[in-house]
Amino acid sequence: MNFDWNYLFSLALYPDFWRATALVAWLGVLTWVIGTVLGFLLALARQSSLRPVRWFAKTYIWLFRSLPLLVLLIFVYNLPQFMPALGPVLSVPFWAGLIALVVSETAYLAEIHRAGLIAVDPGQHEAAHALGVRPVGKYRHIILPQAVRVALPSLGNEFITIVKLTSLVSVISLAEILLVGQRLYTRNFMVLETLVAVSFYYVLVVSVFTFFLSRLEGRLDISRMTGAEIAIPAANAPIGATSNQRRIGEEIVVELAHVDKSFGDKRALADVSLKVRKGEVLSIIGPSGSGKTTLIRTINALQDIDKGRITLDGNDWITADAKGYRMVPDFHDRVTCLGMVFQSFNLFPHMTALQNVTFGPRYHGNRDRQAVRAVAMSHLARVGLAAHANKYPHQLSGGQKQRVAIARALAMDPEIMLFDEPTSALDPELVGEVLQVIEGLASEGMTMVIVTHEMRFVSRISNRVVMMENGYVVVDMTAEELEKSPADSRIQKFMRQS
Ligand SMILES: Nc1ncnc2c1ncn2[C@@H]1O[C@H](COP(=O)(O)OP(=O)(O)OP(=O)(O)O)[C@@H](O)[C@H]1O
Repeated sequence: MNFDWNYLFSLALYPDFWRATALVAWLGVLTWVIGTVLGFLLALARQSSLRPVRWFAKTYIWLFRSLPLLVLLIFVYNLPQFMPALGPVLSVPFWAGLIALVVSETAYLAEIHRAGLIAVDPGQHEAAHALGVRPVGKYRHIILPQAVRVALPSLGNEFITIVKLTSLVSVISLAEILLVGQRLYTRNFMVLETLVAVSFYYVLVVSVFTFFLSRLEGRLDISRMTGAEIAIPAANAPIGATSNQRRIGEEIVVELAHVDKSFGDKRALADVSLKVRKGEVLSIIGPSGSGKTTLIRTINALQDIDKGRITLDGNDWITADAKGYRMVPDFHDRVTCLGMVFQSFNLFPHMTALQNVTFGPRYHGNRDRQAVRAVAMSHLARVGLAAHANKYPHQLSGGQKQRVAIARALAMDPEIMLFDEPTSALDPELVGEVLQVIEGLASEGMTMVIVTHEMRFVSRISNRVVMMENGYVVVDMTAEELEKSPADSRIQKFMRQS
């Protein structure tokens, strides 16, 4: 028996195949889009802190990944036998097929999204928190764009799987590509020729969508973003003065009272009490693991506490007692007065330097785009990066990234800046440029708390130094007291050794 090429080529124009191809494409796209949205919600539910929500998501994923699609299809199609009210919808093969596919695929797509969500650096959540971004805004502007980029290749792959799975919908009589082919070869027995045509139409659908998805992937690829086309907006004059404006007032900006925090058996903070006055530059030093980072992170609630009280401008801010851990209700609005700079920068990788700096003010309701951009440019100029405003973080050096992070915190017009080991992740040659910016801020009178291992910098810039050991504040002295302290004192010895 010869392979009938003429018959095969005639199938390229067979209208039923084209109708079935459109149907498969439509069913595939609808399943993928609905499943992608529901899958994302399910992935979020899987990570929820609420146990019943987490349990529901886990059970759903377990159940519908275990069930064969064929079983589900037949089940959904026959559901009207028990629920006649569903008849008008479920007795239509397209809708029954769509529902079964969505129910099944949502479970797989949720796991793909979960992988995307897990891949987003935890520092991104922390940076959002420090900028006072609420959960919905955080997921919308920061986490989702990054998670989708990671998940997109797998999401695209799942689309191909869905297209192929649509062939199963033929069991409930949907006239999709395979069923059209089956109807043909059961009449003319040209099985191979018909199946080659069937394959062609599936490959066509998959190829068209693969093309569009790979274009989308390319557009979302952060490493390919250059931002070169965006015009650099005009800057206001650099903010900040160069003269020494440091004045230490009596006003207490932040106060920690009897703060305790343990991680299991490890007491990271032990009855810590501390006051930061307006205009003061307070450096926190101490050996590794002494509790410095934990301490600074408690101030803006990046770290909860077991016991104690933290006040901001003399008002309640954070409290932990027998009733539990509590932040003030308007925490997200007020946390912006605490500018936070992280050891690992935590810039938003999908935003340019300028967008990183404008994000906070725009999120918090400043609608004057031009004014926000101009102020942001001034902050970038202040840290010496106006010329790099349109670069993405991956195009910047470590020192430049950290300076953008400083500009981002400054854009919220903070009352106090918190620096958590701002130079620890930098190559030695890049440390100086960041310290210079911090020194500039100090000379402008900015209130700052700095956790650092840079002892020469501590001596130069601080007007108070706190030393920690095993969670305890063991030394708390002014710069003058430090200067006069004996060479064999605990702090002097530590500073010499570090
Ligand atoms: N999330 C956590 N889970 C468990 N233990 C933690 C956690 N965070 C901190 N610790 C522990 O608490 C102690 C204090 O840690 P912290 O990071 O505050 O120290 P540090 O003085 O900042 O150290 P380094 O200078 O090395 O950064 C350490 O023993 C650390 O292992």
